[in-house]
Amino acid sequence: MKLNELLTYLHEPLLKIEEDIEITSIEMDSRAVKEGSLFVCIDGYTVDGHDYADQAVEKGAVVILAEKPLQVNVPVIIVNDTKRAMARLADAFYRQPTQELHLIGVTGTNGKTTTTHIIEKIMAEAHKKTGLIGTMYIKIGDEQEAVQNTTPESLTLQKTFRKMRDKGVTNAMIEVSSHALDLGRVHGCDFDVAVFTNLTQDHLDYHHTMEAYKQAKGLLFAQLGNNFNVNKPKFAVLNRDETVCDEYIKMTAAKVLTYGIDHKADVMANNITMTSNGTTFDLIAFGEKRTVSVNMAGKFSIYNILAAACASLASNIDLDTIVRAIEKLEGVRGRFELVDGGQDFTVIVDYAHTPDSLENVLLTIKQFAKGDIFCVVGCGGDRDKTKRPLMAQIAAEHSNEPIFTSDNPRSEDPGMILKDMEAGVLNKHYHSILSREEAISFAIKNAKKNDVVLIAGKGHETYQQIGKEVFDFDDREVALKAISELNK
Ligand SMILES: CC(=O)N[C@H]1[C@@H](OP(=O)(O)OP(=O)(O)OC[C@H]2O[C@@H](n3ccc(=O)[nH]c3=O)[C@H](O)[C@@H]2O)O[C@H](CO)[C@@H](O)[C@@H]1O[C@H](C)C(=O)N[C@@H](C)C(=O)N[C@H](CCC(=O)O)C(=O)O
Ligand SMILES: Nc1ncnc2c1ncn2[C@@H]1O[C@H](COP(=O)(O)OP(=O)(O)OP(=O)(O)O)[C@@H](O)[C@H]1O
Ligand SMILES: N[C@H](CCC[C@H](N)C(=O)O)C(=O)O
Ligand SMILES: [Mg+2]
Repeated sequence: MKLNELLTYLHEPLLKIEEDIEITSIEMDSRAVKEGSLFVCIDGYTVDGHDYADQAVEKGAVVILAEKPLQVNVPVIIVNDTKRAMARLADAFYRQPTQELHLIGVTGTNGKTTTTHIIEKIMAEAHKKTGLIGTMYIKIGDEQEAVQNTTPESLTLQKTFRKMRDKGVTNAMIEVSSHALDLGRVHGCDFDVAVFTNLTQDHLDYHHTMEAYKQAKGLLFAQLGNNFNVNKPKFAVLNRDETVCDEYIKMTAAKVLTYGIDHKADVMANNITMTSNGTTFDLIAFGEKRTVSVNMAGKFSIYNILAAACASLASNIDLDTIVRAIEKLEGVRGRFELVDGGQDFTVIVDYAHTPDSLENVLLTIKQFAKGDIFCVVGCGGDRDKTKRPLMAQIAAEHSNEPIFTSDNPRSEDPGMILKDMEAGVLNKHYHSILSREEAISFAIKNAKKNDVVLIAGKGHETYQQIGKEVFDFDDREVALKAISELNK
């Protein structure tokens, strides 16, 4: 694509480059630059991309996008915010793929991965070709690619959306993290439906206050419909039972649809009953009622189902198709996943890594547990430190045998993370076992018939990051190994 054409998408008054250069790719990492690349300098959290402009030019960059003047022998385009400018350029370079997709974005502290997967199943039931981007992977049809972030940066996003279109995808769903909204990773995405799950504490290391965190999530609704294709109708799908709902309603210019359990909403669940193999409830959508049985436990799961149903109705999927899909749901990997090695007690691996999710999962387990509850839990390093004592407190309050251990300590001292957790449970009974493998083994060795062992925090993850090293580690495999050793 020619540079001057690309630059029109920045809407920068007076911006003009004399020479019309052919741009072969846009890169934000100097190491990926090729002949003809446009290199974007990003002042990151670790290093400043402006310091790599020379290296980019040496590797063939023909133009640099920067936030300050640079001494290089190629044109330098200066903008106030290179991340957001990059997002616009990426959207243009990949020929505005989200305008050709029905795009659903899901934000909220908990439930994004689960909700996007439920929507994916509903879309598949409606014979749509789907693409999904989130914590676990990028998934196009049945093909999966690994991801580093829940919401990748804009270059990867737009390239992926174009790839989806090339493979015939019509309906895409994406988890939109608060970091992504704050950092402009989804700037340039033309969302059709924006979904909100809930807002509880997490990521205060990044946002510092709940107010800032709330505002960051609100951007998905505030910006909905600001982009490009004004002819496509836009819907904000909001959780009526969350106190922040009214604020997000005020922020958005889009049509609002609500879902809820405790308050009256467009899409609701009534008469929720837990059964031995799941939950039954009346799904009431715009006055129409269907009684549904799902293979998922807990009120929080019903919220995710309602969010997905509401988003699908906003996408013109009919209620019967939605009901058929949700009755076939089998749950999402690492979310309330049962581990069965033939033992006479229940083992559950779950991705609860926030105070609210841990509490929800433990309260759900309490509803059916016939014996004691063991809770193996740790907190990630280089993440919100203030959630550590809270998670420990919740584990101690709602389980009989809380076992604190390591999650992904990353650059932090695992022993110090345990100390932060222990500070939340003075005068209460608990165990602290630094090695996650030993902690899981301890729980499994000590569990008796009808007890429940919850292994929380890492869900689908197949690694453990300690320092800079990443080891193979899968809670489910470690649990199965411990179970297999029980009768030896
Ligand atoms: C705080 C944060 O979001 N950091 C993200 C950021 O990294 P960074 O700012 O440290 O980047 P940096 O290393 O300083 O590099 C700055 C620039 O210099 C460039 N560079 C660097 C070296 C070089 O030799 N040449 C060069 O050009 C880099 O390519 C980059 O453009 O940009 C990276 C590339 O896009 C991200 O992978 C990285 O996410 C890190 C891994 C991360 O842990 N992020 C978390 C906090 C996060 O974003 N989480 C959310 C929410 C999770 C959830 O709740 O679900 C998520 O969406 O994942
Ligand atoms: N609607 C919900 N409300 C509260 N807790 C939930 C909800 N849905 C799921 N959870 C809990 O949160 C955990 C993570 O769920 P999920 O992976 O769907 O959330 P997420 O928002 O994608 O998380 P992440 O921020 O890591 O991407 C689950 O394992 C479960 O314990
Ligand atoms: N998306 C979340 C995942 C946390 C998972 C937990 N296992 C940890 O490593 O802290 C985060 O990056 O904060
Ligand atoms: Mg997720």
